[in-house]
Amino acid sequence: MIRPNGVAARTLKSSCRSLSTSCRSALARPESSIAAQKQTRSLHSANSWASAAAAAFKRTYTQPEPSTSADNAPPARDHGLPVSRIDERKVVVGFETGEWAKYHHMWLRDHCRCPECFHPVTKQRLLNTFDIPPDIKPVKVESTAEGLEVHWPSSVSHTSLYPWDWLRQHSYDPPLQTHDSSSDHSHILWGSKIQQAPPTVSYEEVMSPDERGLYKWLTNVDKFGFSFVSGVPATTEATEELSTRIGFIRETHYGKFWDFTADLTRGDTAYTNMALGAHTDNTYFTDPCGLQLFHLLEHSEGTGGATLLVDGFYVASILQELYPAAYATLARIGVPAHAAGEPGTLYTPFPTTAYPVLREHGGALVQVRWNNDDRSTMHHLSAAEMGEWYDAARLWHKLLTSADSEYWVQLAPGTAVVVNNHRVLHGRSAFTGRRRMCGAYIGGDEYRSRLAVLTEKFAGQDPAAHPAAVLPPKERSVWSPLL
Ligand SMILES: C[N+](C)(C)CCCC[C@H](N)C(=O)O
Ligand SMILES: O=C(O)CCC(=O)C(=O)O
Repeated sequence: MIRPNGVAARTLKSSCRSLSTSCRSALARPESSIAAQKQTRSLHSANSWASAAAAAFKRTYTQPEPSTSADNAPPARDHGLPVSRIDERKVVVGFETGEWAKYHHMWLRDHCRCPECFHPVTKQRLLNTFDIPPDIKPVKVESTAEGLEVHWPSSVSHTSLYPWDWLRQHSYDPPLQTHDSSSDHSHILWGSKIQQAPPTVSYEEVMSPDERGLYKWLTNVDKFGFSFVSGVPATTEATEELSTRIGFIRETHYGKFWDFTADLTRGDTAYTNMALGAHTDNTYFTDPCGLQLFHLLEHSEGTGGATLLVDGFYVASILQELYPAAYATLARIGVPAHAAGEPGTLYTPFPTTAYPVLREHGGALVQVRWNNDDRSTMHHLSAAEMGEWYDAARLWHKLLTSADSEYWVQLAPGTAVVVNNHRVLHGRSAFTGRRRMCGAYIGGDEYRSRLAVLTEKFAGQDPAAHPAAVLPPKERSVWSPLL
């Protein structure tokens, strides 16, 4: 579930209630669109992934402010540090905030990150977890300014030190803060009104050696699910270089960097002049590509060929508000897909029916997977589920194709667009004349890795700031919040 925070949720609920009336009437009267209910909702979930990581990086280097309110003042202590004690199977820590958390002795020993237990360069565990006696128990714990110092028994004589912030961040009994990036991304959901101010960075910014522009570009993608890049030289070379700025290109049966037109050189309708409805690519792959970059290099002697972008997370949030049962159906029932347009390839995901249109993780929507043209035969459902799925898909399609959801933009040479293929759907209108499009796929892991490294570098900085000098790379700590 997209979990908007308080106010935003009420805004969304009230607007969805008004929307639901008009939506229901619109659904009842298909001729009317819900454009009249055009609204752009901007939902700031509690923490953006980037700013959460940035905040975590900041905290790693500073102690959290002790709480001041009298009623939950931390237990009296003479040195202003968290308190700690050894219980039968766990160490108990009382933080300055007044919060308490417990850590299994086994867990603490397993997570020692001294150079003997955890390689300081490769950040890999050196300790053999299963050499740790299952009943291991510290002989002493000490609260120090650097963190919790744990002295293990002479039989395994070893001393470990755990920074307080790291302990708090990785607390699990109870969890004192969420840290699952898949559920605390900052998603600014958008509808057709995004056309008023679409996220854009300049090619010059993105290519700048200080990487601030690259960070801004990828932070846009993290928040909006897409971003334009303006001022791109209208060449395949410049577009390929722009693509690899994010990470290496993901090669597929369509090749590496693509430069395509309506000549059916590949067995796919993208290589025709037909209209393509809003879809995500690669539903026939077990792991669809993460990003997709497009740059229109030419369109002459013809019309049409406009680009369609739809925020699948925005549409899913409305579906969930208005038709929770349909949302649940699309989040539960897997959909088979294939790419079989060429004699030499026949792609289907594995397992073939394992991937639903809406994939949740930890109660949060993490992926939209929708390409109705590439969907294979629905043969795996009961009769009741078959009707249920089609009813749900019809509601999904209705919201997906509403004027409120669709953002149409006419690309032109010089402006590239990158979309998060796990969230934003794309399509195009039919066209005539000669139209040449180039671009590339980038793996989702490559995109997230690049963003994570840039977040380490610029944590808490304003990417728009113009530094006097390029920031030196920060030494990655073994206590990095992302390890
Ligand atoms: C992007 N490129 C033109 C190379 C190929 C497009 C493939 C489109 C395919 N039907 C899918 O949805 O994945
Ligand atoms: O030609 C376009 O504008 C988009 C084609 C498309 O949807 C794709 O390549 O996935």
